[in-house]
Amino acid sequence: EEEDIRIGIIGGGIGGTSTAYYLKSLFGDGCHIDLFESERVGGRLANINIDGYDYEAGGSIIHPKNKYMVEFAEKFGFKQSASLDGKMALYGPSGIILETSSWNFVTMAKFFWRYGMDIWNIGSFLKENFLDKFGKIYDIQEEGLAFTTVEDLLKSMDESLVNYTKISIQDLMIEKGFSERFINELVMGALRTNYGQTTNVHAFVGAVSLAGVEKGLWSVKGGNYQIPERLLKKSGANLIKAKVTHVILQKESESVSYEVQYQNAEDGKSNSREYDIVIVATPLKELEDHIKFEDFPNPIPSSYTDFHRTIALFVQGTPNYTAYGFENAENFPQSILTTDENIFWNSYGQHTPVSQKKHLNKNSDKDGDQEDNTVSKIFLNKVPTEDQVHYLFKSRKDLRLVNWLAYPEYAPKMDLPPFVLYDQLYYVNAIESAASAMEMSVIGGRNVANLAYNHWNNILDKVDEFSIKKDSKSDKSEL
Ligand SMILES: CC(C)=CCC/C(C)=C/CC/C(C)=C/CSC[C@H](N)C(=O)O
Repeated sequence: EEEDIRIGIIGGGIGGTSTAYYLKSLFGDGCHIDLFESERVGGRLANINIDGYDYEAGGSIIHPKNKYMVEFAEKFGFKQSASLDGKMALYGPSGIILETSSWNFVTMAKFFWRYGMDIWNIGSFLKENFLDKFGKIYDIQEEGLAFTTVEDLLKSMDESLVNYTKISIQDLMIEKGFSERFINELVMGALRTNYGQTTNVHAFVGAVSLAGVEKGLWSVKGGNYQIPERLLKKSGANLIKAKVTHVILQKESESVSYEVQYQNAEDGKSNSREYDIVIVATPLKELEDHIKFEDFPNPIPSSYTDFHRTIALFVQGTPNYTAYGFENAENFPQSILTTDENIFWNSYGQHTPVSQKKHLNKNSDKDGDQEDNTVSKIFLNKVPTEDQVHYLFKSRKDLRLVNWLAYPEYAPKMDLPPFVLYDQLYYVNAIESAASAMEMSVIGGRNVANLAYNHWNNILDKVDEFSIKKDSKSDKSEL
């Protein structure tokens, strides 16, 4: 009888759990998967509880055309909670640049007055140059094709998308005829909110960031973390609550396997297991302090790119409206995007609990102040000082900081890490160098699952090939 293929996955986020899910659908019952996660599964997508209500802690949102996330939500019976299409304002060094109105035609007129035809052209620019090309990845992955590098994965969608990683979004948009004002204000505002960075990022992530301010964005009602939880369950993988400390290469003549040593999260005891395939599904940067790759002929880099630190500051209390360019609560918008690097906060958002559609508090007192129960989320690049918090909020009942190395520091021509670190050792988070978003993690996860399956079964005409060959053997089974 054939023995099960043993697979170890390091990381229980959306990347790791979706890899487990796709591996199970490819290998079927012939594989045993262990998934190592010392914290909660879907950790980065976890909620934060303030005053008895859960709020989304990260900035993760889903685009209506993100096929995988939409399908998962449908399959698992989750409802979508639409992001509030409330009022939005742009804030620059001299104060408010523009505010939207509750009348759509007034908003459009204001945008048109300030940005001219750019405001119409941005939709078709995104669709024709990016989204339509990007959408090809879904058929490619369905056919079982897989790529060893991020460059080739992007090239499979369209050659131009590889070039987008080599030019800044600013330069690409100037080339396409957009005005500096539009780029410096709207494109910059979106980037500071979504990635805490500027229009000097490469154009691929710049385009994803623009898609991240389109209409119709949503998140999972009750919290996005539920998707990784369900993916893990559906995959049948065994969850090991532990921190991996060593991945040791064991090479015997032609065959490769790995010893994974780990420390249990609960009792601190050390243990080890053997695997045929190991998949790293956490940024290497995050593992660098506690994981060692041993006995490899060449060292495995501790990271390929620098990571950007983002701070989400949650405050339950009354915003200091004047700090954001408003006199009082009246007309105060639900979201404010900033357009300048010298502004110490990146964006402001008024938040609703993950299970509720409406704002908890829209009541104003006699001075026009909103009640203290309002929960606001401010994104910053640095932990704010007490003075800065006082400047942003008149009063507060609660304050929380979520501080994490959120995504790579993006730049044109940055290193794009490989999906293959060594034989049978894969790296899902390589995809983040193109862009970090939940849908991107699933694409990275499915690529690595296809890659591991094709390598294991010697289906090499489905690796780094750009066209689909009809007679390739494939024996996938849907979960
Ligand atoms: C619409 C298609 C087929 C592809 C677009 C590419 C893509 C991955 C869009 C996602 C847009 C989005 C929701 C971006 C959010 S920005 C990242 C955010 N900070 C996060 O962590 O999710």
